[in-house]
Amino acid sequence: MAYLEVNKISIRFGGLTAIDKFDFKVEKGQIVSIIGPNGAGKTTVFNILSGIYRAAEGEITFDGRNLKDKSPQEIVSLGMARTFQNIRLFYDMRVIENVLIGTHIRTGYRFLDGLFRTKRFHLEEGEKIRYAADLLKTVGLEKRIHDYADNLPYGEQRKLEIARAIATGARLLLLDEPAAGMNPQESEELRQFILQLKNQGYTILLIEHDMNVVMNLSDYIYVLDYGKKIAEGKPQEILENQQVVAAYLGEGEVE
Ligand SMILES: Nc1ncnc2c1ncn2[C@@H]1O[C@H](COP(=O)(O)OP(=O)(O)OP(=O)(O)O)[C@@H](O)[C@H]1O
Repeated sequence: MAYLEVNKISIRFGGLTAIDKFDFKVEKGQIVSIIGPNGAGKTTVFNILSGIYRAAEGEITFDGRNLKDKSPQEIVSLGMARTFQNIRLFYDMRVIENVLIGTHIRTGYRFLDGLFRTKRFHLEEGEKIRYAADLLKTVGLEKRIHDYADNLPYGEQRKLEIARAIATGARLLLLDEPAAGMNPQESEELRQFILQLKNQGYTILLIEHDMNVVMNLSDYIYVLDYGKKIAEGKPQEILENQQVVAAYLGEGEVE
């Protein structure tokens, strides 16, 4: 069984079938992309995977567990975390505080430990601060640790959002259009960064419109159009697929 297996999921909003019997899988250590024109249903798939929406039909298995009826928080604690199309950070907090928020899902001390600031509380909080600082180093944000998130350039805010997802302990990262709004140099840096995450053992599910990022990064690609899967394959196969070219790739150039 694959690390993530999605079997014929569907969801409807009123009369609109936004996702129609979509199935796909992600093997451990892979970078898998979901592409498709605007409104194809990509973010809706992420919302279903992360427990924000419930699929009307179909099954999702992650790391051997069925995600049916799991809350967003339970799904994060099982090891799947996401970023958002529009970056969502705590802008009036410092970089390290944003990462610490990610670690809190793994809190082991109890409410009373926190209330009375027990030894256990201090030990665990100290460990988290060290962990967050190390994590910021591995994503190249060590110089920004005490800056306010609001003061970071766009590319670094994206990295910080990914670092916060990693801080939850997740091993599968769902990245929703991480290159959106980036110039070519920033998106190339992002591509390198995502590759580095893969080399560190993370599994990545990516939604992305930047075809240079998608084609040069993905092990496997699924193409959605009007909620239906119209193609799947390796980057070269997708580039040569006439249906995909007609539905989507004609919109932009691919190098
Ligand atoms: N909560 C909702 N209520 C009603 N319709 C919705 C809802 N969420 C998504 N939709 C509709 O479902 C369809 C798929 O939307 P979705 O945002 O998943 O597309 P997308 O592929 O991520 O698009 P984009 O590339 O523009 O981000 C759209 O027609 C959208 O309007």
